[in-house]
Amino acid sequence: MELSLIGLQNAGKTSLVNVIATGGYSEDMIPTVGFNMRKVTKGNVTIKLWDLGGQPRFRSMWERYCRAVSAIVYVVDAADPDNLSISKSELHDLLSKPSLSGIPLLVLGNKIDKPGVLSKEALTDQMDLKSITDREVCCFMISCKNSTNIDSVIDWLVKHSKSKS
Ligand SMILES: Nc1nc2c(ncn2[C@@H]2O[C@H](COP(=O)(O)OP(=O)(O)OP(=O)(O)O)[C@@H](O)[C@H]2O)c(=O)[nH]1
Ligand SMILES: [Mg+2]
Repeated sequence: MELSLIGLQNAGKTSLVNVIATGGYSEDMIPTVGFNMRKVTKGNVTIKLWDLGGQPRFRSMWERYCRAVSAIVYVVDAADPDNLSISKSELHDLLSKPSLSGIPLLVLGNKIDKPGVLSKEALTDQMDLKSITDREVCCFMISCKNSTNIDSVIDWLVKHSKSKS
């Protein structure tokens, strides 16, 4: 299966790929320029992950890398309230593209190890996830740093690899 990781810069997309692939976590990460592709095998499923850059200049590529995927994973820094409204509008912009209609969406509130992090309810609310009714939407709160809920993410991904090859 193929899936794309989307979200603003600094959300933790590349960190998530690393945690899923090797379990490794690092504080000093280099912002992704363009995109990276990584293949990860979990059980008997091989997942091709498109890890996209989140800086403004890369956001116009997001749609192109989401067209053929089985699921879109949207990562949000849940400890950075200042960027939530941009994150929300970028997400809803992306989902409005006709080419992406119906593709399941997994929203991940990352960095729950930090103080002052949003609750899942608050994130759902502020990202206006309830308004998305044309596809399956799921949300988990995670920490790449502490590997919190990474198992749930992998389970969700493996489950969705079976619905579409
Ligand atoms: N405290 C904490 N920091 C995290 C967590 N996940 C990622 N980070 C940090 O957030 C910063 C950005 O992480 P990246 O994985 O590079 O973010 P990105 O979304 O790939 O960013 P772009 O490639 O620029 O789009 C790094 O300093 C990470 O160490 C987490 O769960 N907790
Ligand atoms: Mg990155």
